Amino acid sequence: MKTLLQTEALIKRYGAILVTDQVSLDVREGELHAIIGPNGAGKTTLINQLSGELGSDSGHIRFGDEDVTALGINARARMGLVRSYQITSVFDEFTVLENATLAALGARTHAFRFWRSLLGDREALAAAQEGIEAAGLSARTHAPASELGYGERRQLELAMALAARPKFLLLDEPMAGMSVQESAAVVALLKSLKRKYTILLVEHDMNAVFALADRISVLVYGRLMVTGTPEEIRGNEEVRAIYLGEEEIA
Ligand SMILES: Nc1ncnc2c1ncn2[C@@H]1O[C@H](COP(=O)(O)OP(=O)(O)OP(=O)(O)O)[C@@H](O)[C@H]1O
Repeated sequence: MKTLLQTEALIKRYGAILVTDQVSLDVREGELHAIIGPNGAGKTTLINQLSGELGSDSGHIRFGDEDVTALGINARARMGLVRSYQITSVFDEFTVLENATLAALGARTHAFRFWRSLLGDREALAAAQEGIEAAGLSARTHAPASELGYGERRQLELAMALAARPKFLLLDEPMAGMSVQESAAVVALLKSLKRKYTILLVEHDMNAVFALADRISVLVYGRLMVTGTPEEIRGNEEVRAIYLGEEEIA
């Protein structure tokens, strides 16, 4: 499988602390790659560096054939490297469809064209409807965002990311704060998205990670300790030692 995203010796410092420390990661086209690690390991920071929300102090990020290290969040999103809920925040008074359409427009253009009817852009509307369907939210298409429950709101964020027609989805703890039933629904949803998109998933729910991931990378104190299949990670003594007393490894 071809590598779609690659980092080389990526570093982010806060003062004297190296939050990501020489991270060299490759994510293959079509895989679901999970990043796990103890609290404070630098997982969210790495996601922010990849999305372009956060600059890097050194190192490189390649996406496809391009070096995107110097590009900002919008430029990367237009290339198809999209973080869930990065395109635009959810507008409560807008419906699910309107929010997703805005996200689709935002992915294509530099500024929203409010003077045109929001739902009059056929291509954006179609992308929004696809995103809503893929995120399992079709039944709520015309509901105002303010009426959505917590889990549904997270689904809307995913629908908005999908409406941008990404190649690569960055998902930071999509199951955080969800009930057991809601988490199970997201696992099923992510299974349905596998292969259609390349996905990098940061998640603390080890059952979800081991059920979903093709490969898992373990980040500890900002360093990439090991990358392997779920079986390899489960059998890795160092990883087991780190997780002792933390989340159970499924
Ligand atoms: N803006 C900031 N300024 C200073 N330190 C920061 C900043 N953001 C994050 N950190 C520190 O960087 C480290 C890594 O944080 P990060 O949120 O990336 O970890 P994480 O692995 O995602 O943690 P968690 O699993 O708890 O979400 C932590 O020690 C955190 O306190």
